[in-house]
Amino acid sequence: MDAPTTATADSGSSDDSSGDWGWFTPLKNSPEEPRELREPQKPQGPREPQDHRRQQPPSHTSPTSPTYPIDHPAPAPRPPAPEPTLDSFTAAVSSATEATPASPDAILIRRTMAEIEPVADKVTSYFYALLFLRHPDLRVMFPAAMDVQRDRLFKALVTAAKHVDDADILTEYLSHLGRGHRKYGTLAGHYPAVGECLLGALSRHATSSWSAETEAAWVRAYTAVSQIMIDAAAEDEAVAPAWWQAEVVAHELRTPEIAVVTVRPDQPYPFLAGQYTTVETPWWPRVWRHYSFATAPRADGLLSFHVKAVPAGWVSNALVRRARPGDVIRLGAPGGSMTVDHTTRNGLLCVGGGTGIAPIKALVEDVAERGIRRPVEVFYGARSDYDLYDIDTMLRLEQVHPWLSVRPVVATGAVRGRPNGVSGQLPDAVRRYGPWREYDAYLSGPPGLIRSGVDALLGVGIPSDRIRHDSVEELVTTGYR
Ligand SMILES: NC(=O)C1=CN([C@@H]2O[C@H](COP(=O)(O)OP(=O)(O)OC[C@H]3O[C@@H](n4cnc5c(N)ncnc54)[C@H](O)[C@@H]3O)[C@@H](O)[C@H]2O)C=CC1
Repeated sequence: MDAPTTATADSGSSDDSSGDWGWFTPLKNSPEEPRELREPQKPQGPREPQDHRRQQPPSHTSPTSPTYPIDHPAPAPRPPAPEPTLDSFTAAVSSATEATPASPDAILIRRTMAEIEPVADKVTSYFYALLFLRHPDLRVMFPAAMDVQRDRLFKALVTAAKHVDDADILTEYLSHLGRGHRKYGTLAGHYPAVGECLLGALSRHATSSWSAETEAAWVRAYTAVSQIMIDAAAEDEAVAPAWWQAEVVAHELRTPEIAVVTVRPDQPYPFLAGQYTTVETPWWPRVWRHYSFATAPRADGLLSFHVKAVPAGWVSNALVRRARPGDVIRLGAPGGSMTVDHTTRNGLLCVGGGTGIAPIKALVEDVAERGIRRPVEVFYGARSDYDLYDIDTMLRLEQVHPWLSVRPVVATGAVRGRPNGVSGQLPDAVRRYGPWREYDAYLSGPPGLIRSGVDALLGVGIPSDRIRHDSVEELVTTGYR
């Protein structure tokens, strides 16, 4: 399940409501364990890579999903809306649930959650085994190896159901999720199947707290959740494709592990600087990974990504070592709210670590295009001088724009030939300079950097609502691999 990946350091609000649309068929009894589930199923290995250059829509395309040949009239571009994140959603919900009395359904649902939490892995495995056993036709919608997917789908479903009292945040979060599911070929008719298996897995493992009342509460919650997702997907279908095909037009190896990959989408791709997309390669069908756009939107419509091949990273290794001009990848919808706030004249303090510099570069270009002079201070961190693969581009931008300052920071050794280079950790470098009170902060890089970077930024006086960064939870889950 596709959780959004950008967060501010702040959280949202909440309200109370739930819905019951009555189409979800509750299980009358707790399901008996099918015989096939008594032995845990081994995940299948990845399938043989397929070449789908200039491909037909993939086989898991839903019958009603639109296909978009190159000459298809483009849907009206929809300005991407910042969306909530799992992080902010969870934070908001936690504070809200502390402040407001929980509804009877929420109490029952939380009881189930408390009981299954220590065995979450088992519940997840059981859920998928049940789903694929009862509905083998759905298996094709999921990746061959379920490692990442296993965590994401079940966590998101359960998180959403658990917090069903908090209508505003929930609706925004689930709407994003519903839109994101279009690229998997998810249809309204799939939701009851998933719901029944979800209840099957919960009732099987929450034996102490499960009752007819509990089941009814879960049915109401799941029905509300799925209806929001279905409605959002249906609305989105009118204005945007489920995915874009994009042809690789340039592939530049900056180091043996890092490539800048440039693609041409088959139709206009509206997004904002600082956002990310999801990418599927032809070699690993249904395995989607997040990458940020490395430029602001360009007049020629091309999109660039900075990809680092990481150990066991299927998508990243394919993009770095295998992709070549002419290959066609698929892109999901843009997401994320690490975008420039153009309503203020505050300066921008941008901290980018490793390939996390990609969206920072996009933000700089965005400020440049506005033509409004705002101080932009970039701290570009890498493990060593050798790893500063994009420093020349950043310094070229600095030469052109007098309001821009770029400071390379390396964790080990020194920065050769750059008088303003800093040795040490990025958060320490930020603390050393300033003052930063008049700045908005943008933070992008590995999860450890995000965590320590937020602490440093708060410490130098930037309030949490002016700190934007990719979601740590999502970075950890997907590893941007
Ligand atoms: N490719 C993309 O479009 C994007 C990638 N990312 C993420 O950026 C990361 C890039 O990975 P690499 O290039 O291998 O980065 P890396 O591991 O080489 O680290 C880059 C910088 O972050 C610092 N750093 C790392 N951990 C830290 C910690 N715990 N505290 C303080 N500083 C820390 C390092 O010292 C270095 O300066 C990945 O996690 C990726 O998910 C984030 C946004 C966009």
